[in-house]
Amino acid sequence: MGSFDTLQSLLSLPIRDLPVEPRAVGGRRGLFATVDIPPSTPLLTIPARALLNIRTLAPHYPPGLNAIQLISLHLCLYRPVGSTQPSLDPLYGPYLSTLPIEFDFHPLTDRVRHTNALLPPSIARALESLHSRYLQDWHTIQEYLQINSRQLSMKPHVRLDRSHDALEEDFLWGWLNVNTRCIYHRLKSTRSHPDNLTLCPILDFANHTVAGPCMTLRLSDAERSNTAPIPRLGDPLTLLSPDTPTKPGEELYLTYGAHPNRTLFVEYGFVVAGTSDHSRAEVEVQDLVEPLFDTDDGAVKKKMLQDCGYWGDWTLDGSPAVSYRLITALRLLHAPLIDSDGALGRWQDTLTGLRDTISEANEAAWKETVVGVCATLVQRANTRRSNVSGDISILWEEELQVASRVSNMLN
Ligand SMILES: C[S@@+](CC[C@H](N)C(=O)[O-])C[C@H]1O[C@@H](n2cnc3c(N)ncnc32)[C@H](O)[C@@H]1O
Repeated sequence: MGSFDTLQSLLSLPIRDLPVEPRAVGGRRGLFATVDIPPSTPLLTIPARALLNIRTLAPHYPPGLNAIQLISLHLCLYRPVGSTQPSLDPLYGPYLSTLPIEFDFHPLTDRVRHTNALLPPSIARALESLHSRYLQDWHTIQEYLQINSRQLSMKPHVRLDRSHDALEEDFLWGWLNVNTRCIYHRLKSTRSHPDNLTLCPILDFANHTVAGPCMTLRLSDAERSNTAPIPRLGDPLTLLSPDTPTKPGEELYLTYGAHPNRTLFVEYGFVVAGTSDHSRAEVEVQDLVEPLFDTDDGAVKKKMLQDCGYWGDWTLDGSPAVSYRLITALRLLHAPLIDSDGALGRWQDTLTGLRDTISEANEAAWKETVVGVCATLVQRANTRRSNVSGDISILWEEELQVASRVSNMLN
């Protein structure tokens, strides 16, 4: 880790007087309290100019990139060389020097080893989807570098005359930093704009907690007024302590969202071992449900589900529950297409909320199908998890738990 103290110049903050500091404990870095901290106390405010986002970086680059691409490119161009050299970035060098040296723990870097055969199928598919997103961004960046190479090579300390592989390695490093360390930050006029994200020094040392006390961000002016920020570089970010007291030496967490291990593993490169909060555990079952539509009328039903937006993204969760999307798809699977008894009309009524169900028989049929899917999940997880260890074993364990809980609920 680059020296924490060097962030002082970037942040204009009395770093040593802050109530929190990043520490490496047992090979893992996190944010820790240095003093007693009362509940919901402002811990620090990071000025807008010290954040890396579309507003702060765009003035330094030719146009044409979205936030993820632009921040990743900036990190790529100024990645510190080796583990001891500081970043030569004249804008954010002290911050870039604190970023992880490698992402060898992340499944996107490691995807050759994590072959599809080892991972639960839905997780392999989610990883492929992340890989496609990465490849699209890398493709855009290559075109952008070609068009803008003259202008970019005039930037201080930028060397574009490197091998294609070296450049891609650094871009992947930048992209994974963005994927694992960015937080939501209101920079655009609409809340859902994909460029509403930022890297934030110090705050990005905070690890994720599933439950328990966690820090929050104070609502920014832009977010409060639901507009784009008025200041040119956007609003500053203020970090608040948890709503319970914190003792010196305690770790301070954020929550990255109520994510299942599938998302934590694929996006962030870690998993959380068994917790008592089963509702977070989730299995996506497209690989087992899609083949059920390989019937005479399956193609028509698939098209109907696609047309109304219910094809895929079918989940079971450990609360236990079957997702409404999956119930909707299975209700249609078990409804006759030759519609003498009006089942199709009643299925459509369930979509609009006019009816709760198609019929008792249809309810029993979809539930039986889910129990069958659960049995397959349990059997598969029991076989596969004995061949793997660590995070991947925990992923299979989550499938096993969710399937058992859902099956018990329906039986
Ligand atoms: C925003 S960073 C947090 C700081 C990070 N630990 C570091 O060393 O810089 C997010 C990364 O931290 C790690 N991480 C966060 N929460 C974790 C947790 N609960 N257990 C294990 N690793 C975690 C993951 O590698 C994740 O990609």
